[in-house]
Amino acid sequence: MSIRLENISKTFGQFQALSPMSLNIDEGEMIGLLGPSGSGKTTLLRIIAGLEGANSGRIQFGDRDVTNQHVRDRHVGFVFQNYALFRHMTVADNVAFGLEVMDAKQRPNKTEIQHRVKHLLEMVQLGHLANRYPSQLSGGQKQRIALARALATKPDVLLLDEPFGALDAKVRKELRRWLRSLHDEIGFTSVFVTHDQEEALELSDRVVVMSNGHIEQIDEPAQLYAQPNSRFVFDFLGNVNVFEGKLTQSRLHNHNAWITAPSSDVPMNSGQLYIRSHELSLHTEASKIANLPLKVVAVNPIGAEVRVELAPHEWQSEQIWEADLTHSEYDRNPVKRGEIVYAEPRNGYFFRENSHQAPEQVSWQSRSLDETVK
Ligand SMILES: Nc1ncnc2c1ncn2[C@@H]1O[C@H](COP(=O)(O)OP(=O)(O)OP(=O)(O)O)[C@@H](O)[C@H]1O
Repeated sequence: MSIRLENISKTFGQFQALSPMSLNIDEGEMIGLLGPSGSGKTTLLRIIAGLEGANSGRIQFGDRDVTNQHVRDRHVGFVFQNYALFRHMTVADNVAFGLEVMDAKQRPNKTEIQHRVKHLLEMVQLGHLANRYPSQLSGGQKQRIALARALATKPDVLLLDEPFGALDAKVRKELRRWLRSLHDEIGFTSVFVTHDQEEALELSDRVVVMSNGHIEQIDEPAQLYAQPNSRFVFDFLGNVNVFEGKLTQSRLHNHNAWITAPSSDVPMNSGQLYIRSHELSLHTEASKIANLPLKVVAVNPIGAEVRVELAPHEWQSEQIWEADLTHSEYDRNPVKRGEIVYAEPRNGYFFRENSHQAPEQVSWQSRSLDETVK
């Protein structure tokens, strides 16, 4: 079932929780609502569900206008972070609950309910736990049961509010892989809320990045990562180093540090260069591309890479820099805590000063000092 939101807005008293926003979700799509706390993700999800009324706008499920429809009539399944299972009911009864309370005209008969519950429990791979009570289940198992229960009534749309938020990292990873394959197998349309960028990028067909009650960007994960259209999205999606520079003579200067500046058709300007932590290499001296002295603060060999934390040396940056090196890069030049090293960027994104436009992508590969960069 496709979902179409048109000019949806929401205020709580004087507070504008959602500015007017529109969003089209295709049938069978899995959409992640990603944003910091308070950005309006849950409010938007609750409006789609019908648990909250919007102040303006229209909501359509397929051809059906559901704007004024009660939650009960929208055919949505809902999964919350805190499982919300009935403690006094067995697993099987929890899953059957939504079917048992249907009005008589729609309610399947007893045998059909039993059959459907059995099938759902097999689908979430917990058939052997049908007679247990929620207190006898692990967090991951409870959340699978919550999902089976949400799917029991064959909803048109499945809405999930931080479904894995209460689980530890390993179970979380397992469950999200499992949810994605279940989604692909059954083909329901789902919208989930998360503030975990890794979760959003891994699970979603498209990610909706939200901040302060509005949509910053909607894109497929790879596109979002490759072309973040604002500083906010950039900052929110992983480790980034920021070089704030004043432009003089084709170099961006920050005290004694400099990076050769990107060029473009637009007149040059001062601004900020955003460089991801895996787009830096470390050297024993400055190069033609950059003079970026940094003091090594920490070296963490974490799994596939070595993360080096770096403090700007005789120039200014609001945050500590980070370089993610491959183990072989690190082995060639094993930097030590306390050493001064020189960073060289490979690729970056340039935000012009006083501009709200999307950044320009820049690259320094195989270039000399006076070359400009595309
Ligand atoms: N019932 C309410 N009454 C007043 N303000 C509310 C209400 N519900 C939400 N808000 C406010 O609206 C804003 C958006 O809240 P919402 O729960 O949608 O954010 P969120 O992005 O889901 O955050 P989190 O990740 O912390 O759950 C917040 O500032 C919140 O305080």
